[in-house]
Amino acid sequence: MTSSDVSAPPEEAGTGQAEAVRLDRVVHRYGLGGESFTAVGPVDLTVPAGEFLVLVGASGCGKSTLLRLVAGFERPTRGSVRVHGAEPRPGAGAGVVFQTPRLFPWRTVRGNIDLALRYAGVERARRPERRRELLDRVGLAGVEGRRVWEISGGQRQRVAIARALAAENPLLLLDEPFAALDALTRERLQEDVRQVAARTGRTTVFVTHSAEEAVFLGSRIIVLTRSPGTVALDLPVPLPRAGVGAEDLRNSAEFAELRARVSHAVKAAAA
Ligand SMILES: Nc1ncnc2c1ncn2[C@@H]1O[C@H](COP(=O)(O)OP(=O)(O)OP(=O)(O)O)[C@@H](O)[C@H]1O
Repeated sequence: MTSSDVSAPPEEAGTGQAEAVRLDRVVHRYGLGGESFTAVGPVDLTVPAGEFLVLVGASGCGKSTLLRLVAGFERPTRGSVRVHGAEPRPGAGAGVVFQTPRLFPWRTVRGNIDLALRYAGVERARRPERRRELLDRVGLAGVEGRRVWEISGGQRQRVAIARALAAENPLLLLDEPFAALDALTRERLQEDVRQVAARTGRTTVFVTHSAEEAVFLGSRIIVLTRSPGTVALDLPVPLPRAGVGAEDLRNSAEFAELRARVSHAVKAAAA
C-alpha cells in the first residue's frame, strides 16, 4: 500500500454533530487551603458525539483527573462539566474501563457480564443474547464458563470492556486500559477497541502515555501540559477509521508523521 492510501477527509473529528461532553473553564484542585494542589485547568473542551478523543501527556499531568471529572467521580473545583447536557453522575451515562480491570474474581466471565447487564437494567430474558453479542464483540466467545482467575490479563481486560459496553451508554471512558499488557496483546486490543468504537458509534475518551496508541486510536488527540494540565495541542487525526488494515495503517507515512508530531508535543508540553 502507498502512503496516499491512508489519507481521509478531516471531518473525522466530528464537527457539526451533537455535543457529548462539554468542559467550561474547568479547574480541579486536590486538598484544602495551603495544602491544596491544582491538578487540572483551566480547560475548555467540547467533544462531539461519535468522536474518539485521546488525552495524552506525561505522568501526573492530570489525564486521569480529567477522565474522572467526565465520569462524575470528581466534581470540578471551578467551572462546569456536562455530559449530554447534564452533570455527570458516577455509574450513570458512561461505561468506564480502568488500567486494572475491576471484576468479580470468584465469578465466571459469564457471571461478570450478566451482573453488568443486570445493573444496566437489561431484562433477564434478553441477557443471554446480549451476553453472546458482547462476548463476540470483544473476542471472548469460548471462555465464558471460566473464572476470572483462569483467564489471561488481556482476556480480563476484554471482560472489563464488555462490562463497560453492557449498559448501552453512548459514552465510553478508558483510563490506560492496556498499560499493563504485553505489546502483542496491547496491539490486538487496540484494534478491537478501534473497531468497537467505529461500529457502535460511541463517543470515546481514552487516556494514554503513548503517542503511538493515541494516533492509532484517536480521531482527535489532545496533548496536555504538565500539571496543572491544560490543552497544549488539539489535533484532528485525518486517518481512516475503517477499510484499512491495522498493519497498513501503522506502517503508513501519515501514521509515522503524526506519531512523531504527538511525541514531540508531549515532550515539549512536559518540559
Ligand atoms: N486523590 C488525589 N489527591 C491528591 N492529589 C492527587 C489525587 N489524585 C491525583 N493527584 C495528583 O494530581 C496530579 C494529576 O494526577 P492524575 O492521576 O490525574 O495524572 P495522570 O496524568 O493521569 O498521571 P499518570 O499518567 O501517572 O496516571 C498528580 O500530581 C497527582 O499526584
